[in-house]
Amino acid sequence: MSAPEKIILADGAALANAAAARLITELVDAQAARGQAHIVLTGGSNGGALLKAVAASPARDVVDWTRVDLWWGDERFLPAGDAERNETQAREYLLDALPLEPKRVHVMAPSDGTYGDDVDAAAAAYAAELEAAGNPAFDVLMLGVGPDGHVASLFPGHPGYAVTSGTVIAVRESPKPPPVRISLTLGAIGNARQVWLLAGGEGKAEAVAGALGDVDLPAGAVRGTERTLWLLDRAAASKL
Ligand SMILES: O=C1O[C@H](COP(=O)(O)O)[C@@H](O)[C@H](O)[C@H]1O
Repeated sequence: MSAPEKIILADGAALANAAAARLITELVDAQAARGQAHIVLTGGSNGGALLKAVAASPARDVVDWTRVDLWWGDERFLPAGDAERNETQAREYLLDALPLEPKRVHVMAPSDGTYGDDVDAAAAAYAAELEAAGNPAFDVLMLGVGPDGHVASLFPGHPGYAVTSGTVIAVRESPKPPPVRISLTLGAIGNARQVWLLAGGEGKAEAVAGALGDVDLPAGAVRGTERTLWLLDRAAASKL
C-alpha cells in the first residue's frame, strides 16, 4: 500500500496533458520491464480529457499499442454503442485511432450482448476474464473522482463500496444514472501497481478535500501497491 501523493496542475487542460504524458511514459516503462502493459481506463470528464490528450500527442507512437491490454474500472450497463457507455466514449476519443490487438481490449459486456440484461452474469464474466489473464497487477489504473467522492461505480454508502471479496460486482440503483452498472471492487483496484485519481474543476474540490482528509469516501480508500497519485487542477485542490 502506498501513501497518497498529489500533483497540482494549473487547469483542466494542463491536467489532461500532464496525465497523458505520464501515461505514455509508464506504458513504455512497463513494456520495457515486462514486455507488455495492463492499464485500466476510467469514464467521466477527466478520464475522457486524458484520452483525447493521448490521441493528440505525437509521443503516443512510442508505445507498442499491440502489446497493451486495456481494462475498464467500471461500465454503465447499456446497449452496445450507447453514447453513455464508457467504452463508446473511449473508442471515440482514442481507441479507434490506435493499432490495438482486439483480444487485448477487455470491455465489460453491454446490456444487449452475450449475457443480455443479466448484469450479474456480465459482472461474473468480467471477473472470469480477469482470472483467465492471471488477475494482472495493472501497471496504471485510472479513476475519475465524482463530486460525491465515488470512484469507478463504487459510491459512498452504497452496498458495492462495502464488498470485500471478488474482483467485479454488479451495481444496482446507482445514485448516478444509469442505475445499473458493473464495477471493479476495492480489492481489484488495490491490485494495481499505480492508482491515479484524476480530478479537475471546482465541483470536485469538496470530494478531494474529504477523501484526502478524514471523510470515509471511496476516493480516499483506494491505493496502489507502488503508487497512489492524485492528479488535480488548482480548482479541484482549492479546498485542501
Ligand atoms: O459515472 C462515472 O463517473 C465517474 C466520474 O465522472 P466525472 O464526469 O465526474 O469525472 C467516472 O470515473 C466513472 O468511470 C463513470 O462511470
